[in-house]
Amino acid sequence: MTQRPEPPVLSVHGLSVRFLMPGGHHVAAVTDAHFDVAAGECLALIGESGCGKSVLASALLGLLPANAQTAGRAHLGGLDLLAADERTLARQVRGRMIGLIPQSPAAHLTPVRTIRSQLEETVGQLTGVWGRASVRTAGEDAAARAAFPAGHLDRYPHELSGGLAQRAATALALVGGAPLLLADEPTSGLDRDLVEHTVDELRRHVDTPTRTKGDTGRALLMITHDLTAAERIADKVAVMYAGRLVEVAEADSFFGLPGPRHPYSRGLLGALPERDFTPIPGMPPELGDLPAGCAFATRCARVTDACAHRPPTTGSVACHHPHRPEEIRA
Ligand SMILES: Nc1ncnc2c1ncn2[C@@H]1O[C@H](COP(=O)(O)OP(=O)(O)OP(=O)(O)O)[C@@H](O)[C@H]1O
Ligand code: NI
Repeated sequence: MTQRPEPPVLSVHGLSVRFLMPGGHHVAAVTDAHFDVAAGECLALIGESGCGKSVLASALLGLLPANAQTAGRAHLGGLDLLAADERTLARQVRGRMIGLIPQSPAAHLTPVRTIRSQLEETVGQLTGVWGRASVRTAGEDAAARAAFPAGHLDRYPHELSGGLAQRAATALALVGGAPLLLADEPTSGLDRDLVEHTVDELRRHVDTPTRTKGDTGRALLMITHDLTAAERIADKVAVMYAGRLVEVAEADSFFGLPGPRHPYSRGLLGALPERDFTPIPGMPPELGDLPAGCAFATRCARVTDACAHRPPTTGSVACHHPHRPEEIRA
């Protein structure tokens, strides 16, 4: 008997986001993104600052500002997140179907409430746990998983360092056991050992089966600048450049051999201190003024005439002349 493959937890098809600006201009923040995240899988989304990673995350959560327009589909548990109305997103999606670790956690914590009270409220809203003592314990357990010190639970957000606010936000995101965890820079501001603790805890979340019967399992979409953290936990890597996913690859072959195939991805890895320590020359283009052809062409050592045309983003590498595995091995 052949087994039917499990559907992915998250399936993104042709997702585009643009911001309408005064004077009829627009900023193409995300263009035609295609990717899946399967149950038990962690996808790391990487790319230079300003390339559209957080905008993609906001689109999935329905948290884009009013001047944004979206196109495409993003399926999660039978729901198209891009077509869902605000009521559905607020009641069913945010917190329950998607646990968010936001990029600026301090801004997402409620300023007038202690971390304990925010955790306990979330336990009450998102889990079946009830009764004062049990809720208190569940809140403390969530804090411990995110390495948030118990002695700081009765503090207010403004009394926390950036790293502690980060851990509080992680604890809050873990409480509901959501099928998709969306973590936007979950390790920024943390020391290396806490980085490892945090990503290992995120990994554990993904590896733990969901409680609900018939559920598809859990997945993690982690946006990060920390390629060492990505290498530690990711199964797949998606590389974004100027609003486009230019490469989606298995993490093993991306970080190991044969290595990335897109020249930009190779540049990102090559810029690491522990690798070549060679920065990619030049700057990414403005998303409000993208060239007609490949947006990386002006920075690319392999540029040819073909690059005057934009390579399609539907395959695994959006490049006219990607590195071939046999060429890399040689
Ligand atoms: N409301 C908005 N109106 C116009 N442009 C916007 C708006 N919000 C974001 N942008 C633009 O979208 C682009 C992508 O921003 P985004 O925050 O997604 O980048 P990022 O990849 O997450 O960067 P970082 O790694 O620094 O967090 C930026 O160029 C930004 O200026
Ligand atoms: Ni961001």
